[in-house]
Amino acid sequence: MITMENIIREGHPTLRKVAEEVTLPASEQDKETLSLMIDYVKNSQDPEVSEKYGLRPGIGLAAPQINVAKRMIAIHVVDEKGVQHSYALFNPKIMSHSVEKSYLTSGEGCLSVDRSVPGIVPRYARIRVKATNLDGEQIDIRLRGLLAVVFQHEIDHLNGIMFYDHINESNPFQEPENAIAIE
Ligand SMILES: OCN(O)CCCc1ccccc1
Ligand code: NI
Repeated sequence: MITMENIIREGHPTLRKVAEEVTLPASEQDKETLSLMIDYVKNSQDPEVSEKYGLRPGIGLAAPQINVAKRMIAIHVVDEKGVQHSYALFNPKIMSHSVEKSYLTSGEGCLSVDRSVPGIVPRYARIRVKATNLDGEQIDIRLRGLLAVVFQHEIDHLNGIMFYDHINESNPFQEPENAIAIE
């Protein structure tokens, strides 16, 4: 299983690399890695398991964070209605996005960043994503709200981008114009 020991931290060069496309159909090894990634994300949100193994809770994980420079992401979010949204994806690609922006009022964090970096992280409010899931099926989804934010955070990792790269240095809490605040 993946634990915090497997998660590399800022300063490690892999976090600043552009990850390689996964050759499809995915190899057994790539499928095993992605399966372990979604397990981590789910385990990290389980109070008992996360406590037992010292897992820092995360709503997503990107392969570069476990030092695998491949385009794989895992996301598990329980929305405000209690609905679970789970994605284990190869080669996710943002096909289009809104002009309108959104941001989490609480800011963002990262399992690879062992410090708090306060500030507003502007994201596209709505995105359309194409990818291939763990079962080898192509998906084409439209996202908004927290899910859209998490997908952008994870896809950024595949391009060597950290959430704080988006924070306005001179005024970290400057609200982007024409943006939706997500509580
Ligand atoms: O890359 C995943 N990760 O570092 C865990 C935290 C993910 C995350 C946290 C806040 C807003 C969006 C995404
Ligand atoms: Ni992160």
